[in-house]
Amino acid sequence: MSETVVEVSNLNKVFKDFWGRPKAKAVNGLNFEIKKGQVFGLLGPNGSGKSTTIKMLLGLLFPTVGSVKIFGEKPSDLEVKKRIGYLPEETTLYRYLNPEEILDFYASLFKIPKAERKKRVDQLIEMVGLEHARKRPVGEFSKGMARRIGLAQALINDPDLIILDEPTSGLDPVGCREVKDLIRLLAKRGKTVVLSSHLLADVEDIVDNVIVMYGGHARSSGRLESLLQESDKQTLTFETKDDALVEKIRLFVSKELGEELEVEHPKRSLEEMFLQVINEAKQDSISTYGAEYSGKVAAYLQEEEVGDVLEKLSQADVMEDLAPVVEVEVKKEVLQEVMQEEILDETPVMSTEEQGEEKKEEINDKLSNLL
Ligand SMILES: Nc1ncnc2c1ncn2[C@@H]1O[C@H](COP(=O)(O)OP(=O)(O)OP(=O)(O)O)[C@@H](O)[C@H]1O
Repeated sequence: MSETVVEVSNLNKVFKDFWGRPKAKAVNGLNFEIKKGQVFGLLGPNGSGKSTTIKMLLGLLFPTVGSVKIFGEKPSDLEVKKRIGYLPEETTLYRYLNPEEILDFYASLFKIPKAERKKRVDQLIEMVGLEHARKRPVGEFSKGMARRIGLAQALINDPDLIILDEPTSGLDPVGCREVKDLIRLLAKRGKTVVLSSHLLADVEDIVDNVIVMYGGHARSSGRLESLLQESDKQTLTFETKDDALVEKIRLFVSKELGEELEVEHPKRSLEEMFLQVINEAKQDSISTYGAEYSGKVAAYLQEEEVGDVLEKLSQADVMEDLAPVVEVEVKKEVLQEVMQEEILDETPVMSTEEQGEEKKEEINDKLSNLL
């Protein structure tokens, strides 16, 4: 049985106004457990309580009611804090420092010895694809470049629990893929990852378990695979170039089921197409002042022996007993449906906005913007 890393019981957070009157009930009766090696997703639209929950996991906010245990202790415990890495929603960095200086500063806060510090800083900079910008002040960085340094900062102490608030926001598809691969690798090495996101397509292929939040409530939770499975439907897929065979099957389906068979040519995903275009640009030696896709992150992730950085990481037992990476074919529409169904079942307790049809339309609009 895997170790429980995070245990949340009846978690509530009410923000109060100057007079102590409840202003917003941001989190309402959350209960969940996260086991070692899991990638856990806190999903939900804007204002659903994800960041507030994360801040309570980190001990930055105190619950109004309920409790949080991290490694069996309170999050305010110093020993617990040493084992956590955190990427905040907004990457706030000292704008006149360069990546080397920033990472060295954070490493010194964790009292990492100087020689070890240098090694980790170098390898993390390489890992996030910013080697060529290591001497540039981060005030000049693009949003995605700043996000990469934020991620390196979150890993500087080789944490056992990594909490990432919107980890893919601001990243382009290549960066997004790399961060997702890194998260899976970390989980495989026995690290536990909690991430929040409203960009569902960005996280659906990496999370094991999710909570879908709305109005501070957990509206749905469990293994992503089972939440997305439509057990009352089946899909048949096969590839053929034989038009006569397709015609035969079409007639059969029409006769037997009275339904029209849909025949399509397989499509590449937009992500695949994008990655190919970028690779071609690289091969043509087109330069960029942005993050460089040197392939080093990919190489780093593929290596059997991960380098000195996150040394313990490579030594940690690979969690063979954990369920494998979710490989189900997940449809974005299905996840959207799950969210819609759960959200529309109940209006939020503290909502002062108009309810009914108008509210439904607003939520639908938001969701389609998000997806
Ligand atoms: N310090 C605060 N004071 C008062 N209300 C707050 C405070 N922080 C958050 N809230 C309220 O709590 C609710 C949940 O906010 P939270 O930031 O946790 O949502 P979120 O799901 O992270 O949203 P987003 O995806 O936009 O980051 C919102 O209604 C927000 O206005």
